Amino acid sequence: MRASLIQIAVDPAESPNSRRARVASLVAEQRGVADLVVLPELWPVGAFAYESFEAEAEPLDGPTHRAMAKAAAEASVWLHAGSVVERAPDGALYNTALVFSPSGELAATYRKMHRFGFDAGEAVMMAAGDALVTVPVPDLPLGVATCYDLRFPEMFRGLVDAGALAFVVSAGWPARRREHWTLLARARAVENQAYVLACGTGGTHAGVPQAGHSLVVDPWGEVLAEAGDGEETLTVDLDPALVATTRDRFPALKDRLLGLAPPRR
Ligand SMILES: NC(=O)CCC(=O)C(=O)O
Repeated sequence: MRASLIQIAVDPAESPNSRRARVASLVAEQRGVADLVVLPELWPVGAFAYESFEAEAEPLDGPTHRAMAKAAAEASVWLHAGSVVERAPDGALYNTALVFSPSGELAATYRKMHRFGFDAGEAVMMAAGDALVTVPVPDLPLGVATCYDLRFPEMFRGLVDAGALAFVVSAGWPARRREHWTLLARARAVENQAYVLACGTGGTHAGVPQAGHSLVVDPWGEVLAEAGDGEETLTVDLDPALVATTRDRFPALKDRLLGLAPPRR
């Protein structure tokens, strides 16, 4: 199984429509290269561009869905298309991740549970999701998480209990907390003995320099690849059997005292 993480630089001078077209081409280029492609959080608008959230909100079947469904089918890949500002039928906004199958069907959606910003921004503008989501990618079931979720280990343990062998974390993480990003990605991999595919944004938008440094971590905590600050694609080979091997050889998950659902091996 080969995965590509496309770290998008969100340039405010580029319109969301132009960016959708450009990102669709980048995804389509992955045909024959990757089996799974991952994009960052809120790349059409920018995770910190709060003032644009209302104007750029879209229904689930909106322009990002249409462009990414087509791109997934053209590339014949599983596509975690990052997230969009979803306008729900009741008018509420959600930070919603979209995952497409290689035929371009919407395979899963995940509404971000932990909203960032404390008493401002996303935390007050958006409603919270209330359900963990896994995607039955053959051989490598994925647990889906978005950005700030990375700080909440109990969520990842829940995804392990639901069968995840890899976590896909799409993010718009700021540069000033870059060390937290890489440290937490490795921690989630080590404590759950699972792959972590963490795809962030590069560049600067809304005055917030982005961390970049998307990374792929294996179930032992080794960083297999890490991007720089700008736009970049990381392509990494993953071995789903390594999750079972790691869990068998160092069976720490068996020694859990709280939350006793047995992990999948
Ligand atoms: N978009 C986000 O969720 C940002 C999270 C963040 O900046 C942090 O956890 O630190």
